[in-house]
Amino acid sequence: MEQPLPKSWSIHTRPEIIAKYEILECVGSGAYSDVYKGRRLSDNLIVALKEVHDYQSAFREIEALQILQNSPNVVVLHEYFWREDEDAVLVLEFLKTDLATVIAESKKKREGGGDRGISVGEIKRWMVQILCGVDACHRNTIVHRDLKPGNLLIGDDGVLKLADFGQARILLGNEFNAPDGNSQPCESNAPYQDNMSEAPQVDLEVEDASPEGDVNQEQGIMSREDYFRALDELKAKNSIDETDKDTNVHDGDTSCFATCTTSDVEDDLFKGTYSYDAEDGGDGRQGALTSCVGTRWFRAPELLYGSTSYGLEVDLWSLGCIFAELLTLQPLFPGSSDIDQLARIISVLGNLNEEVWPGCAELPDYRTISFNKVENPAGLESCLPSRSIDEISLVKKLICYDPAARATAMELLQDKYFNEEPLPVPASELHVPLTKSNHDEDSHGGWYDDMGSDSDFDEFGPLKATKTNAGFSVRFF
Ligand SMILES: Nc1ncnc2c1ncn2[C@@H]1O[C@H](COP(=O)(O)OP(=O)(O)OP(=O)(O)O)[C@@H](O)[C@H]1O
Repeated sequence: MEQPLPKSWSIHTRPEIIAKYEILECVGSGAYSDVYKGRRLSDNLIVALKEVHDYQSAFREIEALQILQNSPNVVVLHEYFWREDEDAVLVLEFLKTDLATVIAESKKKREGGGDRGISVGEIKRWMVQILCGVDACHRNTIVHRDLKPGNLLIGDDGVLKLADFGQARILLGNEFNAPDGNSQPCESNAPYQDNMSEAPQVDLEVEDASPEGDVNQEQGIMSREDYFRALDELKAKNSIDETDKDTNVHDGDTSCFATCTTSDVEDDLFKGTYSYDAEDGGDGRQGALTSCVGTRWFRAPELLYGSTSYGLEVDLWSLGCIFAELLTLQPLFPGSSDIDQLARIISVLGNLNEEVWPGCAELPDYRTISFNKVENPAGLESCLPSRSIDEISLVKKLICYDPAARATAMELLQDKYFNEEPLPVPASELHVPLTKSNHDEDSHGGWYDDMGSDSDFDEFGPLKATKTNAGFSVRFF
């Protein structure tokens, strides 16, 4: 028997929502949102009601999901409510668990003396589904910017879906060239559809989306053109320009090395926790992006060095981190601060210089902090012990400094790894956890207990950080 629910949640004060949905329980909270499990009264469909407290985050999530509605590996947006001066509420398909839970449970089993972890056939099916979702985004020039296991939700049927598009951006004018536009590598369980040519037709309930704010738009089918018109009007009304305005960053998890001052860096080095205000691209260019996106462990080096003109490739780096974690059940680069994050990457890949990435010296923060020469970088092989050459090579195609050298999602889908024995298992045969674990990657003592260290550089032995004219110099001994 279910407990009576507190009626104090703000979602209960929304008559238009409780007229259509029964709120069952609160299933999670993110930096910008509260998510509830609900039941649609008309047909008992179980849904997730995501109340988004940040205007820009809501805007981005709706905008991206509208475009991606025909993608089998992207969460379904049933409808949304957005009334003037109120938080947006997105009605999403309910997905009971996520990839972070799959990894955490497999790790627990392995540590308990059970099996070796996730079988290769299962790993391949999870990877194929993630790649199909990312490929759908990138074909539509949508960069997700916060790919991580906790944002890859999974249904009872083993189908994995990309979620949490609150940081997504549509990169206008970005040419995307699929190597083979006709190929459909996502067979059986994750049928691939190229939705580039289709104007998505979706059910919407836009309330007071017009600038006048007093006429309810009728619920019904809205064309893509109408949708963008409504969004443009909303945009104009709220004076959102094309430059990122991610100014309300709360914690180290989404912290931003790119915008910190030298004193912030000092704090960062020695305390390991801090709070920065992120700022715009700062160079006055229209369309400049903020480097302060994503969750640190999955953040590409160009973002850590403050790039404001990055592309879809930041997602590909995150993918590499996720794949490595699926293979080892350990986070690849669990940095405790942004500098620690860079230090971990450098200790594995070697120093970032013009040789490995021509043009890297132009990165805004490249000269702010210099790392001493790492004579013998550990190499990605050392992070993937007892994995096959093909698996290591797959991760290497994503975890490389030069963004242009990273393989696209479509290229990876065509990789021989996915067509060789053991083949990806059908999604229906995947081990799907019954619930979602409460993980918080950055909270030491939580999910990643054994990785948690309050010191930035424990993993690297003694270090010496000195202040230089340009910023900081970090030396490992
Ligand atoms: N469709 C869904 N079905 C079930 N649970 C969901 C769904 N969408 C989100 N959740 C859960 O709600 C919580 C917050 O969701 P989400 O990560 O999307 O919010 P956010 O504010 O954007 O978070 P973040 O801080 O990671 O950016 C997470 O635990 C997530 O698993």
